[in-house]
Amino acid sequence: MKTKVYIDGQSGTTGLQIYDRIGAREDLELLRIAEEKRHDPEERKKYLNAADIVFLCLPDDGAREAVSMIENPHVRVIDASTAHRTAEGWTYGFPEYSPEQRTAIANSRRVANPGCHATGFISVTAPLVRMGILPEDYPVTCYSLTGYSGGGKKMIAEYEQTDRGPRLASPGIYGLSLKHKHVPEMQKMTGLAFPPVFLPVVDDYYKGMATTILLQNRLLKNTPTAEQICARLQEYYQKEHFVRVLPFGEGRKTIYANTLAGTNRLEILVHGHEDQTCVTALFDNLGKGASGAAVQNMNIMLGLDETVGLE
Ligand SMILES: NC(=O)C1=CN([C@@H]2O[C@H](COP(=O)(O)OP(=O)(O)OC[C@H]3O[C@@H](n4cnc5c(N)ncnc54)[C@H](OP(=O)(O)O)[C@@H]3O)[C@@H](O)[C@H]2O)C=CC1
Ligand SMILES: CC(=O)N[C@@H](CCC(=O)OP(=O)(O)O)C(=O)O
Repeated sequence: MKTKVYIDGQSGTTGLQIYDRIGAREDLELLRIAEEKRHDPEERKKYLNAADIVFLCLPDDGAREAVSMIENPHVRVIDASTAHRTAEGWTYGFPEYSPEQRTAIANSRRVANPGCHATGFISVTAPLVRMGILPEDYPVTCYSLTGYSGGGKKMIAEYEQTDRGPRLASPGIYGLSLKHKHVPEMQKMTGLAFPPVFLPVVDDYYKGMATTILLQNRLLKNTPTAEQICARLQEYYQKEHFVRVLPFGEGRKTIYANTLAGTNRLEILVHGHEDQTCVTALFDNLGKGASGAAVQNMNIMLGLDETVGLE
């Protein structure tokens, strides 16, 4: 029997990308709400309770409302929003975090898909803390570059309007309150004692992300070199399909943030020397940062090969 799947928010940026990735799959039956009824709570409730798997591709309030409408105990939910990422009873959907995390996702009825910036941050920082290289009280700082599709339909329209102002052609530093909505999940999943200082930057390209953490090696346990840090991260992710740590000194003079656009892959690049290290996670905000990760989580929840339908 086919698995019934419903995407709440099917016409949004994330919803459409999930549809692109699973629309042609023969093991799934997609339940499609009529376009004109996509905001109708009664109609949505019917679909939300008729599916085996529900993807929530909505703003946070919409996601919370959708969860409250689900009465069928068999429905399993993957929420792409920020609403439940640190909530009790939800499993954080980053399977590469640990084998236990992958098993927890496989058994969960409520999976919170990671935030795009948080995906890059956690992919680098969590292993370093877990391996004892990065002390929990290290004052971590991070900046993260994203394409404008990260802001959803509204931001896409702003960047793609014909009479836009000249400013949008240059990078925009935002999140200047230093309280970006991804900071709580970043801190929780890494176990850092203090929230990281996190600054996102949006620029004039559609999709792709590069999240960078800068480290002073003398403040790390046993003062490793950048090359040693690279080797430890390679070990950590050696069995992973989608996350790969490039060999040290693979020789990039410049990292372009859209390199992995269109894929579900995440590459970690380590640069630096004896005293300082720069670690960058490179991926697609719409791929491993959202829809690709959501489909990967669904595959895991269904007990399938997690790479099905993903590049
Ligand atoms: N874009 C990205 O890179 C990422 C996005 N996310 C998260 O995923 C979620 C979706 O984001 P994104 O796809 O970018 O957003 P969009 O604005 O592109 O799409 C949101 C969709 O939700 C629909 N919607 C809003 N409120 C309701 C409601 N109450 N009932 C039914 N439908 C509703 C909208 O309808 P309508 O079609 O009428 O506008 C729209 O289709 C957000 O929580 C976002 O933060 C997570 C990671 C990355
Ligand atoms: C460019 C831009 O605005 N990007 C969004 C991130 C999108 C995202 O990951 O949102 P969720 O937390 O809902 O997953 C932001 O920084 O708020």
